[in-house]
Amino acid sequence: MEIKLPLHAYQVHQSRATINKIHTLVFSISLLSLLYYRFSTLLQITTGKIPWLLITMSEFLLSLFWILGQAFRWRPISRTAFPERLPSDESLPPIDVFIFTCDPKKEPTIGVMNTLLSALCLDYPPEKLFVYLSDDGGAPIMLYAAGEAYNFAKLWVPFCKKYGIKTIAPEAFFSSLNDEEHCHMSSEFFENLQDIKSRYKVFKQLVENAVQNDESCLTSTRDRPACIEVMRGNAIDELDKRKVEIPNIVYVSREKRSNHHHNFKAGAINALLRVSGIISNAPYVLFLDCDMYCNDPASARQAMCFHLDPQISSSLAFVHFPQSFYNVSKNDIYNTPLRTCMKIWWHGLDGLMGPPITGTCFYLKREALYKNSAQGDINLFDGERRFGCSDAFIASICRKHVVIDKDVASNKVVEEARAVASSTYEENTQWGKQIGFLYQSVVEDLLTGIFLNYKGWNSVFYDPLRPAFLGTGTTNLNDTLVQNKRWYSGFLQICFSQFFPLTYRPSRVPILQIMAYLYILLLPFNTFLVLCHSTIPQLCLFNGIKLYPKVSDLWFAIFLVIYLSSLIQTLMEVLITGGSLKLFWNEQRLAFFIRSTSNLFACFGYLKKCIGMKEIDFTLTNKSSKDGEMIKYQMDVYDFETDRKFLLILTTIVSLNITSLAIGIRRAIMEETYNEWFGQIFLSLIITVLNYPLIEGMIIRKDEGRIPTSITLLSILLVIVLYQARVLLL
Ligand SMILES: O=c1ccn([C@@H]2O[C@H](COP(=O)(O)OP(=O)(O)O[C@H]3O[C@H](CO)[C@@H](O)[C@H](O)[C@H]3O)[C@@H](O)[C@H]2O)c(=O)[nH]1
Ligand SMILES: [Mn+2]
Repeated sequence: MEIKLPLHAYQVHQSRATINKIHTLVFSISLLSLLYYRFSTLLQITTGKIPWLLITMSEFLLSLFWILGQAFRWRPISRTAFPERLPSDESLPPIDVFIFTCDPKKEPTIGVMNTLLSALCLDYPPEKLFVYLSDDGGAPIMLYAAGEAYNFAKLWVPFCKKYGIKTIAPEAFFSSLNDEEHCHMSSEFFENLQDIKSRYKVFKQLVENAVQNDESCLTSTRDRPACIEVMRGNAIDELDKRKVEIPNIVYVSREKRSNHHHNFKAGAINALLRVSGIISNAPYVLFLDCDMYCNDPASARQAMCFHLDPQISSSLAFVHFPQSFYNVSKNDIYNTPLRTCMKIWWHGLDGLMGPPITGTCFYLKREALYKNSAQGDINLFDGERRFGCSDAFIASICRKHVVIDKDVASNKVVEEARAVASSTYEENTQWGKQIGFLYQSVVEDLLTGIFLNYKGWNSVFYDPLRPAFLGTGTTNLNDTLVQNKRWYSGFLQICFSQFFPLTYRPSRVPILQIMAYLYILLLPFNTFLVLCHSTIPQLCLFNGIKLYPKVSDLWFAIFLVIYLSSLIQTLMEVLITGGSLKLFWNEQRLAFFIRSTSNLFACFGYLKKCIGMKEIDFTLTNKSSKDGEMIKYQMDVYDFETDRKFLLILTTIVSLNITSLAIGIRRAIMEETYNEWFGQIFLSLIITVLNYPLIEGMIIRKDEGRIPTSITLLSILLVIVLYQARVLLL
């Protein structure tokens, strides 16, 4: 009897989980006693009730976050896949690849083409791959460049396949040529290399010239019809004169009308689901943002190891790979929140129901977006009201065996595809409400991921040694803060939607999974906590109100245990996932920046939306950097050319803490009361030290990335106002 070897395996990080559980126990007891101390003292004191109440609330919130966060630490796992055990190529299912782009100004065309070219090189039967480029900006240059990329692909794909190249995005490949990966190659390889290198240069030049000559077309008109172009054909391997098949490319730009809401990326995804449903209808879809190229051709087969395992496949919605970045520096000062998410949280959720979607780098089972996992066939009752009025599309969703139509480029197919990409197609349907990606939040990915869990779907997180995808991380402070602000606005939209996990069918999902979702979704409220801790104890130092127990007091030990042990836990997590002490410190600082600005303005933004002043927007992240930006970033120097409202908040906090530190020390010396003021002085000290780069930006730096003097002066003025207002806290 033939024994079938498993396609994948997993390992629970048992020792880490056990340590975490013991820690949780000790920590919870300390937290309870701290809260007891706070509440019992609050009832006794006569002066300073307001600051005591604020700080108690804030510590209560902190404890809540801490407890919710333990869900990520309960059962962390790691996985391995064995693609060599997959069945033969004939029995592999087709895959559609979706690449999203929407603005050639912020998303350099050549970068988008690199993502496209890398996807064409995936190690998968080429006739089973269809690569779709969704261009939400409808820029003519993008279509032109895709055509040129297709021509170049006819050389590039055979070259990569022949020599087993792993870095399949040309730009990254040519800039990593000295790496060990290629040192054992034959002399023939190096000859061909010269040729392909010059061909790439020509291709790049063509695209860049076109971009330059075409400035006016970069932003095309707001109103435009849908445009769909199928590019297909075979390549002749010029080296061996062999016929080589390469995957098809389909360029899609959906219809846009200024009187219609287009629902940002989620709208683009849903249009593409329908278009691809009509053209190729592969059962699995790889999602890629234009700034995330494939860095390992193996990912498609790796993902299939999970999707094709009969034991888990019936409820498996997607296999997620981490978002890693090729351009982040060792001590990364800007992207650490994603690091924590990919290295800690998602491994933790993988041990529960699986992580939610984080926008890009995942292989999704198409039908998960149309039905519950336990449901057999997709329910076609009332099909038109749910899926819209295209018969061809409705037929596609219940087609079991996908036969890719030989004539996909025929007028009839393209005509039908154009119809489902129209801006009115979704009117009076369930698209964006129950079907496809959901529209209620600008973080469509998280919302849809949570929704899939509620429909009984699981997911898998696979973090192979060689990053399967690499993207562009933010390299300046403004982009980071704006990007985070969008995410937090999106979280608030989910909190106040019908999908809030506590109230939306809570019985369908395990409690630990719900706790993890709550932790993420409530993150914007962190702003209260951070703003409270960085202003109230400081103002109380001016006032002479004591908020923490004496050092000699037993209660002080409780504070110390809580503070130190949570700090050590975070530090350990950074260290065991390959980070350094410096990275840990930078991470603390960035968290401070984000919580006091991005979170705060996300809350304001949401309030504005509620009173009807302004809708929440999908502000696109920049994928190109200014001159000198990279150098500064690599040297860990902050770029304070940042939105002034962000800067003002940060500088005011630092100025306040420096002042309270000075006044506190003076008070302690004069009154000989170190013992009593230690807590508050220490807090001011730690905030000042953590934010030292801000002080440097205000006082020492002279370059253009410094903090403008006007902001510094304004922040000092604000501190004076706060100082005068301190009596309000008495
Ligand atoms: O109206 C839009 C807006 C965006 N995009 C595309 O969506 C992708 C993500 O946009 P980006 O500005 O790069 O967002 P990030 O800040 O990197 O986004 C993260 O968070 C988003 C949710 O807020 C997810 O959609 C992303 O996949 C995830 O990487 C890009 O390819 C865009 O071209 C569109 O197609 N149409
Ligand atoms: Mn991005």
